Amino acid sequence: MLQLRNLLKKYGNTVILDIPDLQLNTGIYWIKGINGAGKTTLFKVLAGLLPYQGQIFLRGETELKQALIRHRQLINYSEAEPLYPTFLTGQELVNLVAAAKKPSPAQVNELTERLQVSAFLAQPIGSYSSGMLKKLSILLAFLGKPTLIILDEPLITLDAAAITTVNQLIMEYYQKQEISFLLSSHQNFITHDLPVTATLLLENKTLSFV
Ligand SMILES: Nc1ncnc2c1ncn2[C@@H]1O[C@H](COP(=O)(O)OP(=O)(O)OP(=O)(O)O)[C@@H](O)[C@H]1O
Repeated sequence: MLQLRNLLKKYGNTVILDIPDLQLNTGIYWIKGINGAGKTTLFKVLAGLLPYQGQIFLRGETELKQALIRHRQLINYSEAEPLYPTFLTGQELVNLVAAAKKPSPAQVNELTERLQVSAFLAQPIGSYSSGMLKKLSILLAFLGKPTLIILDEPLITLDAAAITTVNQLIMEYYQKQEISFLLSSHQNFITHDLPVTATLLLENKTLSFV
């Protein structure tokens, strides 16, 4: 599903990621790492948001740098603490992302209903609580038919019902559509609710199976 070869990411002269070779089959992966280990940097690189050296292949297809637009359709990413334009309504943002990710109207309706966001989609995002913002960000990450969904700290600020819904959505999308997930969480309980395929540790700039 995903292959990294000689992946090198630096900020200035400081090396943050140095991953010689890593291959992930379809699955749900929990990425662990202490604060500052480089998880966000890795996710942004994979999502096509940061430049890097080396090669990233998705489904054995063209390398990410050679097909940025296609890869952005195949990798969806929800940031740990998303920042969106405050003047847009949630609905306007959903429409904007939907134009790129091309979900069916039925998928948008189902996600809206299950994540219980319809009550506030008409409000400007600047008025959202952190939990409302998180739900919107998770909804956007499920839109379309990606190969890989990256959810950075998907459970923070969510209430118990929303956590259950997110866990169910992850399992359904994986089991029914074979969509893979990279999840980052400092919370241990995720392993009790989700059949995590494997855990990877980001440490000393590299990513290894635990
Ligand atoms: N734009 C940037 N410029 C320079 N250094 C950066 C930049 N962004 C992150 N870093 C550095 O890169 C390293 C990895 O940061 P990153 O945010 O990827 O870690 P993380 O694993 O996501 O941490 P956390 O668990 O705290 O969210 C840190 O040392 C950080 O200071």
